[in-house]
Amino acid sequence: MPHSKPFELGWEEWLALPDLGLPAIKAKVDTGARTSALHASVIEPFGPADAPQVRFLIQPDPNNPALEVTCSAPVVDRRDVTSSNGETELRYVIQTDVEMGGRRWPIQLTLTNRESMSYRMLFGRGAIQPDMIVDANASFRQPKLDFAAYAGLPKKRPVKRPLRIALLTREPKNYSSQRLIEAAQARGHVIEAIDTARCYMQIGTTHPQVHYDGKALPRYDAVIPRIGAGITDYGLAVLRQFTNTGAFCLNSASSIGHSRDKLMAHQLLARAKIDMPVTAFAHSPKDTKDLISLAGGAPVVVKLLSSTQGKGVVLAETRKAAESLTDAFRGLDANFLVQEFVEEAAGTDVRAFVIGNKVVGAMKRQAQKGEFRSNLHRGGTASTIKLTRQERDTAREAAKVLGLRVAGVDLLQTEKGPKVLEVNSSPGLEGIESATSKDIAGLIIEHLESQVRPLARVREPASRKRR
Ligand SMILES: Nc1ncnc2c1ncn2[C@@H]1O[C@H](COP(=O)(O)OP(=O)(O)OP(=O)(O)O)[C@@H](O)[C@H]1O
Ligand SMILES: [Mg+2]
Ligand SMILES: [Mg+2]
Repeated sequence: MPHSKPFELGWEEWLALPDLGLPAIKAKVDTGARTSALHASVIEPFGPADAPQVRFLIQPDPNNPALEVTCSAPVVDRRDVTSSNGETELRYVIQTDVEMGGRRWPIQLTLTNRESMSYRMLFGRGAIQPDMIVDANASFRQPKLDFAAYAGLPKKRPVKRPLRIALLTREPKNYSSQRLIEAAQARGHVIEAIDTARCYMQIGTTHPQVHYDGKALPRYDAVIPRIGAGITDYGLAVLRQFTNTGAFCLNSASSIGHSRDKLMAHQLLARAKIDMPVTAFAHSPKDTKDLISLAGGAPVVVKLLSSTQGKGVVLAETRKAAESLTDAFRGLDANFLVQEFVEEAAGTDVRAFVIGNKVVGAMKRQAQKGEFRSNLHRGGTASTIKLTRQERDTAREAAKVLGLRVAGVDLLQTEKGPKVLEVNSSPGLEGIESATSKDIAGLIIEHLESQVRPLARVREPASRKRR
């Protein structure tokens, strides 16, 4: 056997646990303990019985309690562990890689929240490899690390850990929901469909929670909101409450609210100089004539502000028709806008699917014969399309102006470049995935992974607060 210099450990050493997102931990080497232990708090199991996970918080720097990292890992075992003070405790056991002195190898760790540990980790003999030697009289025989390594997170490298995700939807069985659930599970995450309308909550300054079916929901790492137009206001209140619990929301309540309010959305887009069809709004019925003129005169498109799937979108070909339509909507107390009819679009529009700051797919939708609305729900057909740079930039910019991380931007293609019709905050996946043959659901989950912060300050239950 070739002889090489032994790998020496002092009685204390710096190490990294990269898969947990912990670039620097100071550990005490303890050959008297078999298994290594990590000092964690708020240790919460989650996930299905056949693939259990555990999530916990670590304060890696004993002198800086504000530095708190959320970790999660698959549970490999639960084990009774007797600690040095003689107490036996049933602990979760996880397996993860350790990095020290240029070496990386898997070790098992138990999780414990004993208050008295001055080192965040005990490095037991089970983690010591056969060619390693412990020098009980020396400290740090391996290179030292620094807690400053936490300052660069998460930009340097996204932390991959199993996430606990809530899919906020009233339709868990529809295509989009099923695809998101599939994509999240395929990446090792735990995802639960939560019915928006069944969530209830108590608003208070401490302990924000969302209740469901008689119980408080657990703390989620992330929430994917799919809030239907019928429940926008309540859905956004639920989403704000999830935000208060510390969960990351893929689209924020305020950006969803802004995009749902067509008046607001058009004003924000206009301010950012994003082109759209000439659009006019009014409140009083006295101004109908002038309103139609402001939109450029007939033909005009009249849209209910709360429209989706093209249901409240009507083409008025003559001024007379536009006036009677406007008066009819007024009589119903409905909010609407009047818009220039972009005839050259000829019953087609473009849906650009934006994730993060990128257009990940686009489709052209063609209306049925005799119909100007190209919505798939109105019988339109879709095919994949390559966008021009200007169209891509417009779509990305529109999503950004509204603050949406995931958006379906609808554009009309014209001689003078793209005109934005609207920006959808819960865009459907079926049309775009079948038109483009792309795994859009997977891209959404990937983006979510990159956005969930590994560093989190989480309010703990009051009983654990003092330490
Ligand atoms: N100003 C316009 N000029 C020409 N066509 C238009 C105009 N506005 C809307 N359309 C057509 O009508 C369709 C529906 O309009 P819009 O997207 O504004 O309504 P919606 O009901 O919110 O639909 P969605 O389901 O996409 O949210 C568009 O996809 C487009 O094909
Ligand atoms: Mg819409
Ligand atoms: Mg539309």
